[in-house]
Order: sequence, then C-alpha cells, then structure tokens
Amino acid sequence: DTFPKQVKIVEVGARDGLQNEKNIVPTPTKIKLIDMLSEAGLPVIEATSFVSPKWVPQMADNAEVLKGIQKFPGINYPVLTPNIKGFQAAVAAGAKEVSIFGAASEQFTKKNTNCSIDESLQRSDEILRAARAAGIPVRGYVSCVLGCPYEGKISPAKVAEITKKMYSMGCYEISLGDTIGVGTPGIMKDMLSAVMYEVPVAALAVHCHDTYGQALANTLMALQMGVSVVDASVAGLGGCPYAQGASGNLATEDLVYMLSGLGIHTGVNLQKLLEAGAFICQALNRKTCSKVAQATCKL
Ligand SMILES: CC(C)(COP(=O)([O-])OP(=O)([O-])OC[C@H]1O[C@@H](n2cnc3c(N)ncnc32)[C@H](O)[C@@H]1OP(=O)([O-])[O-])[C@@H](O)C(=O)NCCC(=O)NCCSC(=O)C[C@@](C)(O)CC(=O)[O-]
Repeated sequence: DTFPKQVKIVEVGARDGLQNEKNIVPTPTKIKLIDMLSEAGLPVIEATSFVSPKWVPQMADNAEVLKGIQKFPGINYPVLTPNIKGFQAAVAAGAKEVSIFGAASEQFTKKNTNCSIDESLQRSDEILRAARAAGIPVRGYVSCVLGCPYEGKISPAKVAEITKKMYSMGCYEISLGDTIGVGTPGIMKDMLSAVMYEVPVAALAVHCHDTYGQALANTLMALQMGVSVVDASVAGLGGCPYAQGASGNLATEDLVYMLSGLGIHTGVNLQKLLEAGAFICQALNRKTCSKVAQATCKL
C-alpha cells in the first residue's frame, strides 16, 4: 500500500497541550510528564515555549523545564520560539533545536504574535540565521492550514506559499497545523496536494486538532499521501490560547494504536505512553481525551 513504513511522532503535549491550561501546572509535574514521555520512546518531545510570559503565563517556567528534564540519547527536545529574544533565551537554557511558527492567515498571525505575516516571516528569518550560525536545526509550523477562527476558509495556494517560504528560508521540516480542527479529509487532500507541489513530502508533518473529531481521519489521509511525521498530544491535551474553542490535538495514544494496527513502526511503547497520559490527567484532575486510554482504563 501507500503508507510509509515508519512514522516519526512529534509529541507536543507538554507545550501545545499545557499552554492553554488556566491553572499554572507546577514545574515538577511538567518535568515528570516529559520524563515519562521519554521513557515511552517518543523520538521528539516539544518541551516548552520561549514566548512572552505576558502572552502565555503557563510557559513562564520554560528554562526550568528545559534544564530539569532528563535528556535521553536519541530524543530531541525542541522548544517554540517566536522571536530572536526567545531564541536566545532558549539557547541559553540549553535548547538544541527550536521551532518557529507562522500562519496562513493574516488575522490569526496578528492575534497570535501581534504582527503581519510578512513581519512574522522576517522574525523567522532572523531566528533561522542565528540558528544556522549556532548549528541549531529549526522546525517550522504553519497554522490555520485547513481554516482560521477569524478568516474562515484558507486557500491551499496560500498555505503552499507560506510553507514554501519557510522551507526555502531553512526550516528542515514544516508542520501543517489544523489549529482549530475544522478540516475534513478532502480538504486535507487538496491542501497537501498544493503544498507537496512546492515542498518535498519528506519535509512535511501534520498537526491536527480534534475539535470536530476529524484528527485521526485527517492524519490518515496525510499518511496515505506520503507524510511520515505526525504531531500528537498525550491524552489529547491542548488548544491554542489565541484560537478560541480549539480543542486538543490528536491523542498520541490513539495515533500509536492506529499505526500499530497498520503495521507501521513508531518505536513508542503504548503501555508507558498510557501511563504518562494517566499521570498528567490525574495531575490536571481531568478525564483523558484519548479513546484508547478510555477503552483500556481498568475501572
Ligand atoms: C511574539 C510576541 C512576543 C509579540 O508580543 P508583543 O507584545 O508584540 O512584543 P513586545 O516585543 O512588545 O514584547 C512585549 C513584552 O514581552 C517580552 N517578550 C517579548 N518576546 C519575549 C520572549 N520571547 N520571551 C520572553 N519575553 C518576551 C518583551 O520583553 C516585553 O516585555 P516588557 O518590556 O513589557 O516587560 C507575543 O505575541 C508572543 O509571545 N506570542 C506567542 C503566543 C503563543 O505562544 N501562542 C501559542 C503558540 S502557537 C500554537 O499554539 C500553534 C501551533 C504551533 O501549535 C500549531 C497549530 O496548532 O496551528
């Protein structure tokens, strides 16, 4: 069949998942979550973000988190950086990889980072230059690829244009985000077809939120089209603070279960992953959003 033999899962629960939590999650809880995710064998774990604490107070302990986690050999711990100030703080705290973020929507870019798309690309370029000089790989995100909370429909051509720019500027991988989870597989197909015309599929990832219950279906469509990097969030935690109503990401447990059933290798231990999910749900006093965790939980 057309599925990739192996899929790299990028675990975003500790960043995308927790950034929207109203109550500040204690730093040791974040560190323990990340250590448990490392134990579960996730190859990439986005640890935190070096954004303005005035904008996202939950991530204000970024340096403590990054310094406090165990660094397993072979696992990457990228952090999100919105500008050169964040990049420098991340590097000072020991970051070996960073992620930059932009969007295919002017209004979302303004709400999320207080600038235009052009200004956002300039900030990204500044980070990419500094990162190149420091030998630090940079991952890119494009938000609102299947719809925007402020502008509604987003054209595949616009997504392709922004993705191509970020790739040409030096991002080694671009994660295409359905920020508010409104997409359906047909729209995913049209969007990816346009993007794959401009950027090699090996450099693309998908990042689906599950607001409308479409995350697994949209991800499956992307896998069928050759995408082999998928973002997911343990227990389906998450949501973007500047995209009201957006629910969590595709639950990592559900993704691992589906991939395992398809015979696709991930290197992730589902049992240990479920334990990490149970830990964070207990800490947040919250029911898991993972169907697999719900189904296998022995009550
Ligand atoms: C970009 C800015 C900073 C502009 O925010 P601004 O207010 O225009 O910037 P500013 O330069 O005027 O700075 C305001 C204050 O923040 C400080 N500051 C400035 N930068 C930093 C920094 N890096 N680290 C720490 N502090 C910083 C700066 O020093 C200043 O402090 P003051 O002088 O008032 O005391 C702000 O809009 C911001 O931080 N935005 C981030 C919002 C965010 O984190 N959103 C969620 C992540 S994106 C997402 O979730 C989507 C994704 C990636 O998952 C994919 C998907 O689902 O689509």
